[in-house]
Amino acid sequence: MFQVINHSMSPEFLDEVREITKQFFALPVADKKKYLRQVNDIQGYGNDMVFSEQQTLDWSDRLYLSVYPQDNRKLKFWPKNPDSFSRTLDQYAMELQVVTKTILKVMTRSLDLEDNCFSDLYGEQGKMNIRFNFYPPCPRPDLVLGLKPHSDGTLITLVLQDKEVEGLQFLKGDHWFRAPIVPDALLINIGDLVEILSNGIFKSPVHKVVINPNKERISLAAFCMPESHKEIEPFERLVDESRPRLYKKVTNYDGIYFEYYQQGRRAIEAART
Ligand SMILES: O=C(O)CCC(=O)C(=O)O
Ligand SMILES: [Fe+2]
Repeated sequence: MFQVINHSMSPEFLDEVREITKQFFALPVADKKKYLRQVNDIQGYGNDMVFSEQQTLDWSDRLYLSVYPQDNRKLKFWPKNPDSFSRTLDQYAMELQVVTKTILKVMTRSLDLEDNCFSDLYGEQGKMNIRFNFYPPCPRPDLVLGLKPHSDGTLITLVLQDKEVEGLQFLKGDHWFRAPIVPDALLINIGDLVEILSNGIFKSPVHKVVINPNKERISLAAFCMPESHKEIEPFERLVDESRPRLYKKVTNYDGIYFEYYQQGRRAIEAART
């Protein structure tokens, strides 16, 4: 996990992105329900997906929208209110796409691989889905979690945090550490796919979101993934006798990811050799 500043987005623009998010979630329930997610879709407004009676539900509301490739956009789920929503989201997605490509390039370089190793995987048809998260306050924060512990099933995830209210925490060893708020930064989370590709050199951290007793919190998470059919496995150059291969080849990772997620398990365990 690291935070990126000096990206091309101004503080004012990031505030605008946070503002449309707050305005959407502040709408009356009946208005938000116009964008309700259908049972077999991931796009739309709603809560945690329910897979089983046993599952612990996350204390959050969310709006999940695909932004890339453009063909994946389902505009019927893009809020009409506030009226700047679509314009701002379109701009934000464009800016994030540039940041994503830069970060993937820098990461491959730091592994001494060819520049385009990760970016070829993400490529022109790479998927970016944005989840707008809204965490209402809860008088008994000890009893709930905004998001249960998980790692992301992505290459990387770009998170815009709330400017005032903390909540995101990362697990290192046995301890949870708070992610500090850096108002104008994007927080970059390494996902499971980069852990697999880098043969474990980059780690995909487990994180969760805790709830504030008095204040609501928002965040936006942009999940960057290759097309589902692409084969993901450790780069040959990162496998040798001193560093044995840790992961099998996976395809269609987002499919198995959600199944594991709902059971509170990590999908990456299924990919271990
Ligand atoms: O709310 C946050 O800060 C993090 C969100 C997150 O981890 C996710 O949506 O996967
Ligand atoms: Fe996450």
